[in-house]
Amino acid sequence: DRPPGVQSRKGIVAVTPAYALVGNLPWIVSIIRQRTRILDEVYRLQNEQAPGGKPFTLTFPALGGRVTVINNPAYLQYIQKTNFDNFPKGPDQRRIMCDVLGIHGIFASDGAIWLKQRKLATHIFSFNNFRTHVQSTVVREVHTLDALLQDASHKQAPVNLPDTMFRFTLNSFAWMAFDADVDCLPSRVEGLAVPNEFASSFDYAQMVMDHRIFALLPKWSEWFTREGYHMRKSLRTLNRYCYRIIDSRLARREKLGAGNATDKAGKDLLELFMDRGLTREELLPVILNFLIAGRDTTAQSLAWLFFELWKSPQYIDKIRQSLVPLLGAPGEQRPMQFDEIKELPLLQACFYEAVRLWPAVPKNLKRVVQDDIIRPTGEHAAEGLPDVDVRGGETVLWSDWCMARMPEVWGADCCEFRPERFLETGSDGSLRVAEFSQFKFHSFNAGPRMCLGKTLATYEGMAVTAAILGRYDVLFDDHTMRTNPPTYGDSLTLPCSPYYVRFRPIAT
Ligand code: HEM
Repeated sequence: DRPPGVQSRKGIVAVTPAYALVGNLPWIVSIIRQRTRILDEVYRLQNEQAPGGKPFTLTFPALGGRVTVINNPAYLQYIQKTNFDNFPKGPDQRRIMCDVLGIHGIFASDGAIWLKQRKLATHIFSFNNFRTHVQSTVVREVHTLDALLQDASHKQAPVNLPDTMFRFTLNSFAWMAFDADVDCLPSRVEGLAVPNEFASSFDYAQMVMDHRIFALLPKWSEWFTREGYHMRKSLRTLNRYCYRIIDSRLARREKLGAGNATDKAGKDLLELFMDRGLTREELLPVILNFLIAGRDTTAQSLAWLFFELWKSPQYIDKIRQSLVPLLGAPGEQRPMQFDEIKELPLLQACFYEAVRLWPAVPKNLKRVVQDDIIRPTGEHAAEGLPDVDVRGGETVLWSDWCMARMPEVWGADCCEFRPERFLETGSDGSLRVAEFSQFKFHSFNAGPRMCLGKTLATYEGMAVTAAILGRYDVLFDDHTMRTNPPTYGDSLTLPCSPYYVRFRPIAT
């Protein structure tokens, strides 16, 4: 029952219904019209049409398109390690991201351009930089957060938790990477009412980029749509904001000399890129690429973690108990230091379990350069998984969000928040965090393009959680959480919808 024009490939499920020439195009039309979220749809197709973690394809013959979904660590190992060069980001991703993140930014670029940026950026994550910039910034921002929560608890004011996490990570990352004060984490609760124009513009731009993945109309049609109008407005705000950061640094460099433009001991990210002679215009996408990496991912993970902790409050008590020997009595705890990551395995396991279930990059795609056979590779190559035949010019897609919910990958309890899966007992009887292969715990990506900020995110996420749980009771509005639970929005990343909590200092 294969419609004309849809080529069948051995072992790969072709999604139905598909029609002559247009293939699965009606599927796209229906998800756009019904506003169904792509992740939900991919998950539904995986379960209903390709159970057992099998690969499946969506075809669009008249458009020359074919997207093969490979939700399996064994396939990811092949495309991200074994034959990495044959699966670049490709022109489609650049088309989707170019006006926001630039075609030469680290997220959209490939080959030599990408490698040059990757090498340069790796410096910022070197150990010395961690000690000097990251820890001091996180500790200082944790103090501001504490002042804010004290004020909120004193005034019994509800606080939008996802928004506060965004403010924390944006403020911290701008300090760490650009030595810039973006002034969006207030120490008084009234400050939260001031909308953050940069954040809302950035969120809008990400939503539009996400819509472009399956857009039916060409990109130029955005000149005539409402969404396109708002996108251009958002871009102007983003550019203005970033140029302020760039121009103020350029002025300082001119006045004080290149080596003395910041008070920091080492060079920060902006300084490293400026030293390479990048122009003002070339620096713009650098800032936006790193802000998306440094702000959204960690903030979203924290918002999802607290949502999971609301559902499983037993872990709040356990985390608190584990903090006491290291950070002090409840209510009087000091901020966590970078070196202490390993000493708080339960807290790290809870953070990773939230990152597993709610991966900040929930879906991703790559372009196939030359015809290839994706062979199940490595420790996850289960019996019965077919080879996947792909042709040059096609697309492969996977979703870490779906994989987190697939028993073939994480076992029967895959959908549960169960931090214990990240814990093991060492030979000396101590608890430690279990290591999974990059391809299975894939939320931080894998292979040569693995996330550069994993350790930074882990420290920041743990330090914020410790600062909150060590000093405050978090009072969720159970009724609202049950009747209108937080959910994710359409975006390149996985934003959590707003939910409000109150804080009460732990009695000492
Ligand atoms: C829980 C937090 C985080 C998660 C889940 C996460 C996840 C990811 C993922 C999935 C990618 C691959 C994206 C792609 O290729 O399309 C990535 C890349 C990257 N991440 Fe993260 N990330 C996190 C935090 C951070 C932080 C705090 C930074 C700091 C700047 C960072 C920096 C980067 C960079 C620079 C890349 C690009 C790597 C490359 O293409 O070579 N990430 N991250």
